[in-house]
Amino acid sequence: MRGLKDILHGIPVRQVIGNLNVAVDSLTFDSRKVGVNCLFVAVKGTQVDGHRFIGAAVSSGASAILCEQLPETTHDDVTYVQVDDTAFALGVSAANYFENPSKKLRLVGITGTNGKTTIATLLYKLFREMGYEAGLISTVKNQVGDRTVAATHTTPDPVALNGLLQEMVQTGCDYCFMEVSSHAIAQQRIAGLNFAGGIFSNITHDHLDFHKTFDAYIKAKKTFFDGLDRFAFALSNADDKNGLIMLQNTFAHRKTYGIKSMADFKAKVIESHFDGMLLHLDGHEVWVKLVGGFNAYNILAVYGAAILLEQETMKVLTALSSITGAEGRFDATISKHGVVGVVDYAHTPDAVQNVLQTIQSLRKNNETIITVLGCGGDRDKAKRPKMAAVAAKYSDKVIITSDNPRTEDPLQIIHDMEAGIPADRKRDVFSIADRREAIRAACHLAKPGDILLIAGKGHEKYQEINGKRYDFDDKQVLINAFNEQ
Ligand SMILES: CC(=O)N[C@H]1[C@@H](OP(=O)(O)OP(=O)(O)OC[C@H]2O[C@@H](n3ccc(=O)[nH]c3=O)[C@H](O)[C@@H]2O)O[C@H](CO)[C@@H](O)[C@@H]1O[C@H](C)C(=O)N[C@@H](C)C(=O)N[C@H](CCC(=O)O)C(=O)O
Ligand SMILES: Nc1ncnc2c1ncn2[C@@H]1O[C@H](COP(=O)(O)OP(=O)(O)OP(=O)(O)O)[C@@H](O)[C@H]1O
Ligand SMILES: N[C@H](CCC[C@H](N)C(=O)O)C(=O)O
Ligand SMILES: [Mg+2]
Repeated sequence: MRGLKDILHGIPVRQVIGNLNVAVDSLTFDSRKVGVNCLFVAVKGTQVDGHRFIGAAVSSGASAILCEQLPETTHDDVTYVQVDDTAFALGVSAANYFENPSKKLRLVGITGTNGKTTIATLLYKLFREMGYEAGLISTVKNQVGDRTVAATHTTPDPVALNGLLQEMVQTGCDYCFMEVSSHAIAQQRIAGLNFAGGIFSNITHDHLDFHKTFDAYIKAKKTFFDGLDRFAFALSNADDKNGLIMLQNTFAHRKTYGIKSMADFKAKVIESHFDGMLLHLDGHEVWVKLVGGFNAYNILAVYGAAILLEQETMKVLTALSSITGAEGRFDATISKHGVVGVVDYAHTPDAVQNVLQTIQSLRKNNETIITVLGCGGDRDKAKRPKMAAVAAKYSDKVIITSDNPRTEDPLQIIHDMEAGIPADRKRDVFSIADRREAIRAACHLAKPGDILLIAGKGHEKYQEINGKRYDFDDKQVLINAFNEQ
C-alpha cells in the first residue's frame, strides 16, 4: 500500500479533484486488471484511448485515476489527477510505486536496431561470470539472478518493468542490463528510470510502420541518450552513420567504440571460425565464442561498458572469452552428412546481410549457401522486398517462407518479399509457405559442406497465426530434418 501523493512525486500535475491522501494498493493502465484501491492510468494507445475505460475502472474499485482529460462525470470517493502526459506519468508513478528500484542497482540500457539482445545477454553473463549478481531484461527472456521470467516484450511496460527491477533489488542484484526498444522510448516505458549507462548498437531499416520516417526512428533512439544524467555513460558505435548523433545532446560521459573509426574502444577481427573468433581488443588478443564482424561490435560494446562500469581489464577479458551469446543468434548445427545449419534471428535487411556475409567469409571451398526466410505480419512492410533482395544477393539459393503472419495472409507477405528478387535470380528462388516444409526442402537440397541459414525466428518457440501461437522451433525442426536425411 502506498499514498497517492508519494506515487505522484516528480509528475507535473494540472488539476486534482478529490483527496490526495488516498491509499493505493495497486497500479495499472489496463481497466481489465483494476481491483479495489487501484490507481488506473488512462493512456492513449495505438488501438484505443484508455480514457474510454475510466468508468469501467471506477466500477471495478479504482480509488484514483490519472488522466489527460477529466471524465464528464466524477465520483466523490475517487481522486482524479489530471496531467499533460499520462504515458510519462505512468512511467514515473510505476517507478515511485516500486520505490525507485533503478536507483538501487546499476541499470544499463541498450538501444539500436540490431544487437540489443546480444549485448544485454553478454553483459548479464559477463557480470555473473565475474562474480556479481545481475538481472536481464531482453526479448528472449528476463532474468532475476538465476530465476527466469518469460518475456512478453523486448522492453516490458513500466509496471512490469519496475516490478522486475524491484525483485532484482530484493534478491541482491548489483546490475541490470536491459534492452530499450524504440517502441519503449516512444511510448515512455522507460520514464522515471535511473540509468547508470546507455549503449547504442546501430540503426538501420526497421519499424517504419510505427515511427513513419527514418528520422523519427533516429530521434526516438536519441531521446534515450538525451535523458541520461551526468553521472551516466553514453557509449556509442562510432562506425555507425548516426552513432555520434546519439551523443549530441546527452549530459552523460560520451564514449565511443569502433573498428574502422577513431574511438575510445577499438577492436579488429584476426581469425574467424564457425565456433568463435580471435579478436585484437583494446590492445589485447582474446578468443571469443561468437562469430561475425557484427559480433565484434557487440563484444566491443560489452567490453567498453564493463570498463566504464569500473571493471578490471584482465578480469573482463578472461570472463569474456568464456561466455556464449544469446539463444537463437548464429546457432550452428552440423548434420551427420556435414551440412551446416545456422539458426539466426536476423529479421531486418541489415541483419540478413551481416549474417550472410559472415557465412560467406567462413566457407572454405565455395560451398552452396541456401537461405530460408520469411517476414513477420503486422510489421513494417517496406522491409519485405529488401530482406528478400539481400538474401538473394548473398545466397546461392533462397526459399521464401512464412514467419509469424499474425493477422496477415502469409501468401501476401511472401508475394511482397518476391517483389524484391531481381529477374535474373528468380530461378534460384522459390517459395514454400509451410515453414517446416521449407526447412525440410532446404535440407534436401543441401550437399555435404553446404551451409543453410534459417533466418528470422531465432529463439522463438512458436509461430503466431491469427492471434494463436502454435509450437514451432526452427532449431528443432532443422535437427529433425537433418535426422530424416
Ligand atoms: C504497438 C505497441 O507497441 N503497442 C503496445 C501498446 O499497446 P497499444 O498502444 O496498442 O494499446 P491499446 O490497445 O491501443 O490500448 C490503449 C490503452 O487502453 C487500455 N485498455 C484497453 C482495453 C481495455 O479494455 N481497457 C484498457 O484499459 C490499454 O491497457 C492501454 O493502456 O501498449 C501495450 C501496453 O504496454 C503493449 O502491450 C503493446 O504492445 C504490443 C502487444 C506489441 O506488439 N508491441 C510491439 C510492437 C513492441 O512493443 N515491440 C517492441 C520491440 C520492437 C523491436 O525493437 O524489435 C518491444 O519493446 O517489445
Ligand atoms: N551489432 C549488430 N549489427 C548488425 N546485426 C546484428 C548485430 N548483432 C546482431 N545482429 C543480427 O541481428 C539479429 C538480432 O540480434 P539481436 O537479437 O541481438 O538484436 P535485437 O536488437 O535485440 O533485436 P530485437 O529488436 O528484435 O529485439 C541477430 O540474429 C543477427 O543476425
Ligand atoms: N521484435 C521484433 C521481432 C521480429 C521477429 C520476427 N520473427 C517477426 O515476427 O516479425 C518485432 O516484434 O518486430
Ligand atoms: Mg532484442
